[in-house]
Amino acid sequence: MTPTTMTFFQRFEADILSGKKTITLRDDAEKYYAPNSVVTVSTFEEGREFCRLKIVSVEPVLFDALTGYHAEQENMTLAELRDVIQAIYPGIQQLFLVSYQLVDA
Ligand SMILES: CC(=O)Nc1ccn([C@@H]2O[C@H](CO)[C@@H](O)[C@H]2O)c(=O)n1
Repeated sequence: MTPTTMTFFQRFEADILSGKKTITLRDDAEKYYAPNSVVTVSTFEEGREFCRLKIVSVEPVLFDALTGYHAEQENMTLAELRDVIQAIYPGIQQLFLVSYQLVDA
């Protein structure tokens, strides 16, 4: 089954809603999002729904291949992005880049 929900850490909510953060990098547990599907998004901490996102694409990318362009789409520097990913997924190499668009309410 294609997943219909996604969680984000609460601290990223404002960047998602303002359109400053347009991708997320996940591990292989979350590679099954289907392009053109719409997912309901909630905070990881409290499960509070805060938007819907349309999945644009899901592409494999290696941690070592991350660039400043990926970081820009996360509204971070590349060093910040690498630190965030290592904190969430220690030692990870294979990531999946999920790009999305905010769906109007
Ligand atoms: C809550 C949960 O289940 N998992 C994740 C996993 C990742 N992320 C964010 O995606 C980008 C790259 O990993 C960064 O912006 C991360 O902070 C997130 O918010 N929540």
